Amino acid sequence: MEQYKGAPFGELSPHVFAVADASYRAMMNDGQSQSILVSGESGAGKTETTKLIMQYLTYVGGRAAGDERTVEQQVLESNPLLEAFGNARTVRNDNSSRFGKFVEIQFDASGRISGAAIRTYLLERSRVVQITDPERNYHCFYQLCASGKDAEKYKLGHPSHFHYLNQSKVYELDGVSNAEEYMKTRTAMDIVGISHEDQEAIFRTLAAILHLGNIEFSPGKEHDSSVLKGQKSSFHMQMAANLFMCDMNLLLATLCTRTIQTREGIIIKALDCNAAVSSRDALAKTVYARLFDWLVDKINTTVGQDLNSQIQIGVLDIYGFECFKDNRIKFPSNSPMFFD
Ligand SMILES: Nc1ncnc2c1ncn2[C@@H]1O[C@H](COP(=O)(O)OP(=O)(O)OP(=O)(O)O)[C@@H](O)[C@H]1O
Repeated sequence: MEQYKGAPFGELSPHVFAVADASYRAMMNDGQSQSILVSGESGAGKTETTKLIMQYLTYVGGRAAGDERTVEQQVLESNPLLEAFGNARTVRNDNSSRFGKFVEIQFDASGRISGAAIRTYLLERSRVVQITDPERNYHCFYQLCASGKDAEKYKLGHPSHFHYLNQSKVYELDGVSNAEEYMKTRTAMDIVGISHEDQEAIFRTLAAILHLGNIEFSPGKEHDSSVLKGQKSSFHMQMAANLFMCDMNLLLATLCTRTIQTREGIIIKALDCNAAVSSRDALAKTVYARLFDWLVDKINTTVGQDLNSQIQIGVLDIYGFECFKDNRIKFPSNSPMFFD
């Protein structure tokens, strides 16, 4: 970093520090905000590159040592948390980001970092309920299952017992301990300022999603209706309702019926088993996506923005489109298509 600081662009070997330095100099010399776009195929190294850019900007724009925990430290420290909830194993990358991230680093007139904001978008919601071998769901689920006492408290066990995780037989990552990663995620939450009460609520919600995924339906007495399938489903339904802290019958009705508003009034229509499964999965995806957004908001509140900042550098890490021979999702010809 020392070498690249202030060196004319192109003089030293190509390096991401050279790009970050050129961007910082341009911002200081012209007084204009800059953007750095990091793009590439999945696994190309975008996320790692983004972290290096942030490290460099911290190096040139960081505050003097001795300050309390700085904005830049907090932004860097939020990475493990975002990765636990937004990254997953894919065919290409054991730690693939399944969301786009725009980090805005704000500077004061003297070129010191004064605030930051993280914006995320396009989280891959479908992964919460559907995965293919040898991919994995989001890391946080496996971490929670390996958390010992906490997993017991929420009646979780090995990931192979949960439909949202056992669609792929890969539960472990090479050289990574799920239990240790769980502790790291907890520490990252402490650093970001998430209270222990909120941490409990976050993991309770994850456990509820896993139990929700194990609820199965069988045809009810009425035409095109559905009921819980057996005792196992009743148990998971009860667990999901307890963990979501809602009424079990209300949750069941939400999954097995649809309310339609007509001119004559409200009609409650029963759903068949397939439609009930779709409702279940839609609920799981929505809850997870909102939890993720809540986490990002929390990180932003802790880091703090500088609303008076006139200049900033934006770093965009936009996820790569996987280039497969066949990159389409196939749906049975009689099913509606969902894009999410
Ligand atoms: N500069 C680097 N030095 C060493 N290893 C690297 C570097 N950049 C990336 N890697 C390796 O490549 C892997 C994939 O990198 P990264 O997660 O940054 O890719 P990505 O482009 O963000 O992928 P995705 O779009 O799937 O999120 C990393 O886990 C790491 O092992």
